[in-house]
Amino acid sequence: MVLAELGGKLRDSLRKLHTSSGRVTQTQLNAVLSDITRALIESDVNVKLVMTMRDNVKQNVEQLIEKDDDDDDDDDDDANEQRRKRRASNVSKLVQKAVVEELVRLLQPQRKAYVPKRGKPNVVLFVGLQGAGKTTTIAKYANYYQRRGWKTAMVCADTFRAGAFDQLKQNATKLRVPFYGSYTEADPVAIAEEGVDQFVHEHYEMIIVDTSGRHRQEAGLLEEMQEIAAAVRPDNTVLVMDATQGQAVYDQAMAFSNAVDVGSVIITKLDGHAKGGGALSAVAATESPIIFLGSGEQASLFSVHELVFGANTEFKFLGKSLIFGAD
Ligand SMILES: Nc1nc2c(ncn2[C@@H]2O[C@H](COP(=O)(O)OP(=O)(O)OP(=O)(O)O)[C@@H](O)[C@H]2O)c(=O)[nH]1
Repeated sequence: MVLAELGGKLRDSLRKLHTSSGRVTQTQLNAVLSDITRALIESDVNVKLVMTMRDNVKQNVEQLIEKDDDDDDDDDDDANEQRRKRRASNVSKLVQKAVVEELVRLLQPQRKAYVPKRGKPNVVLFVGLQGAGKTTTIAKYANYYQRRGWKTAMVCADTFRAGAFDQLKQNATKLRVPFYGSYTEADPVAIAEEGVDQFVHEHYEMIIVDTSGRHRQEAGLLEEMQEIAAAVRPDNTVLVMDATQGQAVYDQAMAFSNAVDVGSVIITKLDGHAKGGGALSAVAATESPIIFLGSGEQASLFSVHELVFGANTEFKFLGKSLIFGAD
């Protein structure tokens, strides 16, 4: 699906390094790197990240290729033909490996996804821009845990958008999940703290806190997130990102990541025209794994692997270990 197209393009590019002679020249490498660069940028992977990747690959393999070229010049002797071919083909594999490794390095989350623990309160704070899909995703997330037998509750600390509490309340009622919020209290920090305290006291295991958004990553929003985080001390802070934001995702993710301790990412709206590269950029910016992908307005969530990598493609391997930090 979403990233499969990008995966296909990357595989096609890498295949060009399998030449009949087995040799990889500087020109071929440049052409392959151009292909990969274009494919990544067209898929909305952050331009700066892509350029870093390209420069690193170049630096890592140039020496390899130059060595191969030198050796080749020396090996005029026909008797060395087989040996030369073997070595050349080895170089082609090493170049491929370098490209893949650089992609992995760039996109691999530094931290493991938070694993909620049974029998204790797990406070999960959702943050993100206005309209990213926090409230919708919270319903899906609550549904996911509730169905698996977790004692789940929701807190609405979004006092910014009129109707946010009603939206959460409606979802919670539909899912039969207890909720906490207020029509009169204007301080989101107070609501978050009181709601979380109440559910902790009542031994809820999964306490999900919704927060407000703004159209942009404004200082006021980020300060509010910091204050809420300080008040509820979340076990996990989930950044919800709208995949249709394309190249803007990286800067948004970076701003949130610098303000609060983002531990995981959920990407929404992958059912639309999003090309998916923004998701990869969010991983790079936050150094955090994507734990779920949202694709639709229904209250059900799919795991990333089921959703993105239905087919058993090479990119599945790439994606699993490099993008989503799966074991
Ligand atoms: N197509 C699609 N729409 C989605 C998805 N997730 C959320 N939406 C829609 O996006 C819009 C905004 O979603 P909300 O959940 O209200 O967003 P929010 O982040 O809570 O917004 P604020 O409370 O204003 O910060 C709604 O119309 C949702 O139905 C998704 O995965 N796919």
